[in-house]
Amino acid sequence: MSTAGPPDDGGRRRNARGHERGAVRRPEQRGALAPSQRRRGSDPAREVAYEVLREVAEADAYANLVLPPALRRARLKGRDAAFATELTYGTLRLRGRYDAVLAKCLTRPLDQVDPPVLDVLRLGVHQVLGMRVPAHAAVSETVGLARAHVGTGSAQLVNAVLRKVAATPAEEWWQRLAAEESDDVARAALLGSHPVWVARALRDSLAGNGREASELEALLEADNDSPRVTLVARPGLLDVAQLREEALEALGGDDGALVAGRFASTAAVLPGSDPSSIPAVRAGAAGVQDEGSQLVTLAFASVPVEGPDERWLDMCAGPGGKAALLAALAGEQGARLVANEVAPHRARLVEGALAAVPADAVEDVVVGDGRRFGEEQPGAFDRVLLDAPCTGLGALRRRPESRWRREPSDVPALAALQRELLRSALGTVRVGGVVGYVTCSPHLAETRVVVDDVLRERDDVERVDAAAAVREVSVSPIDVGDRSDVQLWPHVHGTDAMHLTLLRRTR
Ligand SMILES: C[S@@+](CC[C@H](N)C(=O)[O-])C[C@H]1O[C@@H](n2cnc3c(N)ncnc32)[C@H](O)[C@@H]1O
Repeated sequence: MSTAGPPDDGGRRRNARGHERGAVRRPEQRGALAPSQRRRGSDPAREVAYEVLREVAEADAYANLVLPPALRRARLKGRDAAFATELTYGTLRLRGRYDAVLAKCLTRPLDQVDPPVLDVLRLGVHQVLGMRVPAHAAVSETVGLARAHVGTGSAQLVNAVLRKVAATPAEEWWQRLAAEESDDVARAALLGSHPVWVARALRDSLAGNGREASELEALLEADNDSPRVTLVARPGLLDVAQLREEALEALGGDDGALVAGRFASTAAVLPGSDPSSIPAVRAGAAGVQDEGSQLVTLAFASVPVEGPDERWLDMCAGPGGKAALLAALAGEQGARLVANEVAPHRARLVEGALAAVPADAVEDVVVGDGRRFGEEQPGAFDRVLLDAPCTGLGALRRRPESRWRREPSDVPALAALQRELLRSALGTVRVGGVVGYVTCSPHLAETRVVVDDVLRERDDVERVDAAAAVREVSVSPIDVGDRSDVQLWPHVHGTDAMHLTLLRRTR
């Protein structure tokens, strides 16, 4: 496929910030841009989106961590902040889809285009094909961005390529791309903007959990939606009704009118996007937490154990979302929580998350390797939650760039750690006690295969019906299939794709 405009400039030399070195504006270059495109720079919202994309690419930053301070520095609020947010997250999530379009409009392979130029192009394509920005504004503002950051020659390339992209309506682009891909999963991955290996793993997990493989497209689309802000009202500290009153007072009716969660009694959805001005959130009586995380924690804490139920362990607790809910539940039931985390800075976050929980519900926050509990403290706990480190393929909605960072080789490395941690959890729970194995990944190699492998090694563990436990704690009927383990899904439940297996030590 060839380009109608000027040649692309992937080979030009640039300085460390991605600016062209010694770029000289030639008269014919000047003439190629419309007058409105000749000014330098773009608007602050597009500047912020570009800045965040560069940090994500160059410093391996997380967009959800670098965007809020970038918005504050640029003093963007309201609609401008919402525009910058959608532009940033949408461009990152839909990168795969947009790169396929760009590949058809450039003369050289994408990996030979300078990364800053490619980011500008992606931002432009998202405005043209993914947002309702009129094409002329999207092109001229993005060309302004290019002129400010990557030089005049690249701005001409951006101008030519975006005009070519805008000449074909979005739906036609998707039909063209779909027609060229004969493999069903690869086509769904392309249009749904996921790496093919991730799409295959999700399809296998859907099928393995009794769902239709044809749900894959809906699942990938759900991963491309911005998740709603879901809050947790920590039991014993406040309830959802009290949290709603506080939110209404702090944020007003439009932004603060909390809606109760669908399944978890502790969950409430915030219409606005800034929970930090709610006093209960600042004080730690409430927090931001996906409803699926709340549901699996409530289910884990609700299954009966035989004998005393006094000492609970959260083996991989950082940053402390589940630990705070568990400790609140432990406090209500007269139990105490030990929260363990291997990374010291994440253990400090756990301490912060537990700050509002009554002190007698928390025995300790420990920095340590969870793999040592089984040998060092055999049979010491009545309940053990193992929320294992995982690929996070179930939480792609809230980490827009992570699908492009993960590698297939991450899976076996994490699965080996998950097995070791599960063995340790089963060693440190007492006979009659319960282990909850949780991941925010639906990958079968991180969920069912890990549990099956570890259970094959021993005859002192039985499965507890996690689906029944989830149905029991859910405030409305929930479709969790007919297996004893539970797999939640963004496109079905509106939650992250959390997995829960419950196990009991029998002797
Ligand atoms: C999925 S996150 C836990 C999320 C947490 N339960 C929450 O709800 O906020 C997994 C955590 O396990 C920690 N981790 C990784 N390896 C570990 C190990 N060997 N022992 C203990 N924690 C570990 C990671 O640092 C990470 O904080």
